[in-house]
Amino acid sequence: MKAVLVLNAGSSSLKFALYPLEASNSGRVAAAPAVSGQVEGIGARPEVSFKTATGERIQEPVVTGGSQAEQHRDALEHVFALLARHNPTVDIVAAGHRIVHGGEHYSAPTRLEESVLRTLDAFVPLAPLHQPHNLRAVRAVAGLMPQVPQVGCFDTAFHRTQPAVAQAFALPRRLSAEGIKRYGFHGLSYDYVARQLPEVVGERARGAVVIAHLGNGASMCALRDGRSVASTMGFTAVEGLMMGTRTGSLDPGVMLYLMEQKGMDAKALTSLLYKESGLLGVSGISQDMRTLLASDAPEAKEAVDLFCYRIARELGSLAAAAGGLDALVFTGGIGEHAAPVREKVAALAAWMGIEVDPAANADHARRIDTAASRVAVAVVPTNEERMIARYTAETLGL
Ligand SMILES: Nc1ncnc2c1ncn2[C@@H]1O[C@H](COP(=O)(O)OP(=O)(O)O)[C@@H](O)[C@H]1O
Ligand SMILES: CC(=O)OP(=O)(O)O
Ligand SMILES: [Mg+2]
Repeated sequence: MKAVLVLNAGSSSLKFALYPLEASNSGRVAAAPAVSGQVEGIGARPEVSFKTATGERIQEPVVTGGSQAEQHRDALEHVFALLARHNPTVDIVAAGHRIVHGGEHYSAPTRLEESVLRTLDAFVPLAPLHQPHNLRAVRAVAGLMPQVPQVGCFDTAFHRTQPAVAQAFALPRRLSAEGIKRYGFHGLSYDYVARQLPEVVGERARGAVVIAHLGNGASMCALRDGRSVASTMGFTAVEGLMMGTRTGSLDPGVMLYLMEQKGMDAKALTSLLYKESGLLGVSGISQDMRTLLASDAPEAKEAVDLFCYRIARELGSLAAAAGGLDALVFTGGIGEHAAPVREKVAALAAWMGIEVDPAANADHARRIDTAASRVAVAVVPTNEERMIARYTAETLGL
């Protein structure tokens, strides 16, 4: 069997899959992967879950060290070992990767040659939780299977359709001209969900839509006619919503204060903004939404409340950018599974004509709005891996 290997390194996860090529249909991959799995909990206690081609389920811890980088490296090696052990007959003919930052250079999936990788290395400081792990995976595959062509699929690409005004910071022109502007992320997820939407919300999919991708990283995107018109994430994946360990938008004056009054340097601020804040920092308990929802501690509730409040505020802002709101869509690990989060956001957004049906919400149904709701509310599981497989096959003409 010929297959495309897909690797999607997120901030707390490494998702992987083998998508068979459809022999009869050039440039197409099968709708479902032959095998798939993920390492979850990177940064805490990583565990791999894996579904083999025969349907066997494997769940085991990843033996690893302490730092996030070490954990990502060991997770990748563990995944390669599992794939080699369980799929010796699969012929990997291409590899597709999620690359979080493509900067101004890359607005479409691109074949990954060493020169391209060197350009992408320059974006590591703009996505410290992702880009190094994305690129490490590409180089690891190049080392293990040097003959296999690789394609990078960029989180930023989907947002390049945004109007200039949505991409601009109010900075002096010379800095904007250098590319210091808003890019937006989670584009593969938005791309996938937007393509599913007509089946879920009908004609409304072409109107004003807001998709909330709520995972360990979290962002929201406003769409019109299925295209991105605005997003909560900007130059880096730290802007916008509160996340697992990231602050989201923060008064820049706070950073100046911390530098001047507390002597914090770039390294200390990077750690604070990316790793010590968000759900983890506010709760003091965990970055994991499951743990917080199960906790009775008031700090856990405060963290969840702030998370939902920020989403509701951004929803108003994105509806303004989209010129209305026909549908609100939840996706990502939290968006797909955390009914209490969806319920809270819906309650805060009741003024917009949003009304969620409690039973449908508890069931994680595709449509969770009531008949009286002015806005369609949907839950659409994302599938970045499928998007990557498809783009990889298309780009290489397989
Ligand atoms: N059943 C669940 N209930 C609540 N939250 C969940 C559930 N399953 C996963 N999550 C949350 O989803 C988040 C991870 O989302 P995911 O999209 O997989 O992460 P990443 O951004 O690393 O790709 C974690 O905060 C996790 O707690
Ligand atoms: C861009 C980003 O934050 O990705 P993730 O949600 O996978 O961490
Ligand atoms: Mg993710």
